Amino acid sequence: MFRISKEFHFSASHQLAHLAPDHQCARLHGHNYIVVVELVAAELSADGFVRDYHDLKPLKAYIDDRFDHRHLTDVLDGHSTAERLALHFYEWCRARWPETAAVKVSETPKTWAEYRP
Ligand SMILES: Nc1nc2c(c(=O)[nH]1)N=C([C@H](O)[C@H](O)COP(=O)(O)OP(=O)(O)OP(=O)(O)O)CN2
Ligand SMILES: [Zn+2]
Repeated sequence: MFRISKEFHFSASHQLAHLAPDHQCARLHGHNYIVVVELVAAELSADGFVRDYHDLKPLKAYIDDRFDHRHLTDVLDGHSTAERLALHFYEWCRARWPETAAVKVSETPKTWAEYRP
């Protein structure tokens, strides 16, 4: 199998208000998010690609328009956890690019959440 990935960045605020009041993430705070989309294929296109990285530009536009410098609590239905962001971006990508295999999201330099069906 061939496997490619591309990374996207955005900054946003959120608040996990459902957590206990003494949990730090129950307070309004922000992250510099990283989204990594992974695509797989058993065979390459005539161009030698799983998919041209250039084809993924609509995801950058979507992130810039809907997520960058937004309050994620208002953007996502439900809790704006990294896991739920990974699922959201997976479903968005998979609807456009059937080679989508997984999406992972980082909120901090030490944390990653991945959705891979
Ligand atoms: N499984 C998850 N756990 C947590 C999430 C999440 O999305 N999924 N989110 C948060 C917070 O929003 C935020 O990411 C804080 O993470 P945490 O690593 O606890 O915070 P720090 O960077 O301050 O951690 P240090 O260990 O002090 O460096 C919380 N949990
Ligand atoms: Zn957070």
